[in-house]
Amino acid sequence: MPQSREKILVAMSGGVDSSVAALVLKQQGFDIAGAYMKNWINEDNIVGDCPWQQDIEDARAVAEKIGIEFRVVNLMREYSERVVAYLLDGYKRGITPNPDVMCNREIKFGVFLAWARDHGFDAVATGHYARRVENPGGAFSLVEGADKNKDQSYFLALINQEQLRAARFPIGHLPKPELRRLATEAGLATAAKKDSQGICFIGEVKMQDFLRQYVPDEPGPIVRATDEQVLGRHRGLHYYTIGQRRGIGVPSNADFQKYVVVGKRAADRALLVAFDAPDAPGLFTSEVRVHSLSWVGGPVTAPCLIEGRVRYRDPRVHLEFIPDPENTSGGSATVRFREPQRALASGQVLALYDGERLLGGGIYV
Ligand SMILES: Nc1ncnc2c1ncn2[C@@H]1O[C@H](COP(=O)(O)OP(=O)(O)OP(=O)(O)O)[C@@H](O)[C@H]1O
Repeated sequence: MPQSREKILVAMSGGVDSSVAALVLKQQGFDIAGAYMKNWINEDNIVGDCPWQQDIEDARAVAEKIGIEFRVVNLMREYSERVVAYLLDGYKRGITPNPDVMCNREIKFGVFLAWARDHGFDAVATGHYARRVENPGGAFSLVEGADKNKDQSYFLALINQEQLRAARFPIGHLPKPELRRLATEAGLATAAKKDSQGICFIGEVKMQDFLRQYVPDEPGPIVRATDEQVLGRHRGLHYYTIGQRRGIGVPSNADFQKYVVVGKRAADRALLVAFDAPDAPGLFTSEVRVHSLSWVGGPVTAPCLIEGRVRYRDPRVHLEFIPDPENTSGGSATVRFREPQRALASGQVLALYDGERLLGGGIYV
C-alpha cells in the first residue's frame, strides 16, 4: 500500500511516456491527477507547426481513460522569464544553451512543482527514463533509466536533492517496448504516438527558424583555422555550434573532405572552420572548465576519478574531476578526460556520474 495515499501530480505532455507514467501510478493505487504545462504557444508567429493543441487533447483523452482529473497549467510567463530569456541571452552571447536541462530545473521541478504543492500535491511525476532510489540514510539518488537506449538522466543533471525528493519517475524501470505494450493493452490514445523531438516549448520548430525571429543577424567571415584563409561569409555566429558539419555554407575541397566548425572568434566575428579530422585545431579537448556546478547529493570537494556524459546519448567517459577550492553548489572545476572529447560547446552541460548514479552537472565555460 502506498504511503497513506500520497498525492502526485503527473506532468502529462500528451506523449506515450508520461501517459504510461500516469497509468502505472494509478495502478499502484496513488491518488493522482494529470496536468499539461502550457509553456509556449504560437501567438508570436513562430514559424512551423506547434502541435500543442493536439498534445493537450491526447493528454486529456488519456486522463479520461485512466479516470483521473486533468488540468492545463499556464506557465507561459515563467517559461519566458526562466527558459526563453536564458536561451536567447546565451545565443546572443555566442554560446550554446541547453533549454531542456534548464526546463527540468526551473519549470518541471521548479514552478510546476511549486504549483503542485500549492494545490495539495506531495510530488510531481514525469515520463523521464530515470530512476529515483532511496539510500539507507534517507537521501535519494538519481540513477540512469533501465532502458539504456532511452536514458534521460542527462537532462536531470542540474536537479538538487530537494527537487529529487519531490520527483517521481514511474517509468524509469521499463524498457520502451514494454511501455508501449502497457499503453496498448490499456487502450491509451497515445500508445502508437511517435516520440517527440526537440525542445519542449519550440515543438517541431527548428532552432534556426526560431533564432532568426529573435536574434538579429550579425554577419562575419568564415575563416579556415589552419591558415586564416577567408572562405566565405556567415549570417551570425549564433547559428553555429562547434562540431557542426551541416549548413556551414562552404563547399568541401577536391578530396571531398568536409568542413567542421572548430570555434568562434569574437574580435572579428569569425566562424572558424577546419577539415573534419582528429587533428583539426580546437575540435578535440582533453581538458575543460565547468562552472555553475550543481549536485544531486553532497558536492564532490576533492579531486577524484569519476565518469561524465559530455552530451545527451553519448556513452559515459572516464575523467578526473578537480574542484576549485571551497567548491560547493555553484562552484567551478577543471575536468581532464582520459580520452580527448569532440566538440564541447560553451554553455552545454557535462553530467557527472558514479557508475549509473548521477552525481550532478556543470556548464562548459
Ligand atoms: N508540456 C508539458 N506538459 C506536461 N508535462 C510535460 C510537458 N513537456 C514535457 N513534460 C514532462 O516531461 C517529461 C519529459 O519530457 P520530454 O519532452 O523529454 O518528453 P518525452 O520523453 O518524449 O516523454 P513523453 O512521451 O511523455 O512526451 C514528459 O514525459 C512529461 O512528463
